[in-house]
Amino acid sequence: MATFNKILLTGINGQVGHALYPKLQSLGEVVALDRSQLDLSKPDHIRDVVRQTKPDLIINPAAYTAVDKAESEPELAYAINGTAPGILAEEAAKLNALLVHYSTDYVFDGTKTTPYTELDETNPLSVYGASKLAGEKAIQEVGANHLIFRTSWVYGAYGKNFMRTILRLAAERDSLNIVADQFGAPTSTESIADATITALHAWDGTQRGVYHLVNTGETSWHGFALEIIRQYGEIAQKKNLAKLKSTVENVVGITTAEYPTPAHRPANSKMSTEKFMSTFKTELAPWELALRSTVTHLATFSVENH
Ligand SMILES: NC(=O)C1=CN([C@@H]2O[C@H](COP(=O)(O)OP(=O)(O)OC[C@H]3O[C@@H](n4cnc5c(N)ncnc54)[C@H](OP(=O)(O)O)[C@@H]3O)[C@@H](O)[C@H]2O)C=CC1
Ligand SMILES: Cc1cn([C@H]2C[C@H](O)[C@@H](COP(=O)(O)OP(=O)(O)O[C@H]3O[C@@H](C)C(=O)[C@@H](O)[C@H]3O)O2)c(=O)[nH]c1=O
Ligand SMILES: [Mg+2]
Repeated sequence: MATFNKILLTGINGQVGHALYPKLQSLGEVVALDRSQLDLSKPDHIRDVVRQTKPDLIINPAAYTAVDKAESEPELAYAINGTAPGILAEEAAKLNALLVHYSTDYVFDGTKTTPYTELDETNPLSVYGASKLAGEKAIQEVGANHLIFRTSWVYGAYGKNFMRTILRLAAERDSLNIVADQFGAPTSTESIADATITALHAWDGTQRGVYHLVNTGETSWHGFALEIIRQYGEIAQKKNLAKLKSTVENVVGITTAEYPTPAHRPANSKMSTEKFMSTFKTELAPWELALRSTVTHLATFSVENH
């Protein structure tokens, strides 16, 4: 079982960073930094911070994640998602540290009909996807010890995400229109954080590489929205919480063409988790189950705070 002395965690205020922080305490001393303490758009600053901290494990969930905005801000997206991971890898190599990095289903073009494996060809459709792919390649070129976890459709009780957007919109509006022809796997921040900890416990220096780390099963964004509203409705009824204005009957499935956005998104971003599960001898939960525990947490939390 691997042990670590000092863990440098980036993006502490992001969804995944926030979920990782408490769970990492069991592995070693955690130095958790936000954007003001470690700005990934500044290469020299990254080098200084890593050299001062001297970690033997670097975990990098920080990223430029505004998919549509990236289309008009490609330089910044590439600096944070493409260049910074390579610099972290160079510094990790000098310290003989392990770098854990996160990437995305948007590295694929979505033309495959079955789940993508780690051996499938990438072909990003968006600046965000291309910048994340550049980050993967930069890390691989350096040759430091690394684990790159490609995940998808990330949501949690904390932060900015599709689940929270849907719950907000469903509380405000009588009906919602949601894209029903893009398929993938919603993945909870808790599942990502737990799976990361499991992989780190199992790390023995031989498992370097790219892994698909998502909750199992698949749905469309429309299917995801329906399940969010259905599950929240159930819990809200039990706990006497305010009802949503939009119920499952008035969540309408639409096509991608009917919801124009600056960035193109893959029609299929299902990813096979076989490599992750067999390498790290663990299971990943079905997405509906992971959603259930997140929605339950959210409902409990909102009861405690009102
Ligand atoms: N969200 C999703 O649906 C998916 C995410 N991923 C990947 O998973 C990882 C985690 O994503 P997630 O937690 O959702 O992302 P979030 O957008 O929730 O968090 C990203 C964090 O990165 C920080 N950040 C942005 N720019 C900089 C910078 N210049 N320097 C330092 N920090 C910066 C943000 O800081 P601040 O809080 O100050 O804005 C934020 O805290 C990322 O690599 C992402 O690409 C993969 C698939 C799906
Ligand atoms: C809010 C809303 C979204 N949509 C659609 C737009 C889009 O196709 C889909 C999801 O919307 P989002 O804005 O959450 O999508 P997006 O920001 O593209 O989500 C992506 O984020 C990056 C960081 C990733 O890495 C991906 O895995 C993925 O999670 O739902 C609707 O159809 N109706 C709506 O009311
Ligand atoms: Mg988004």
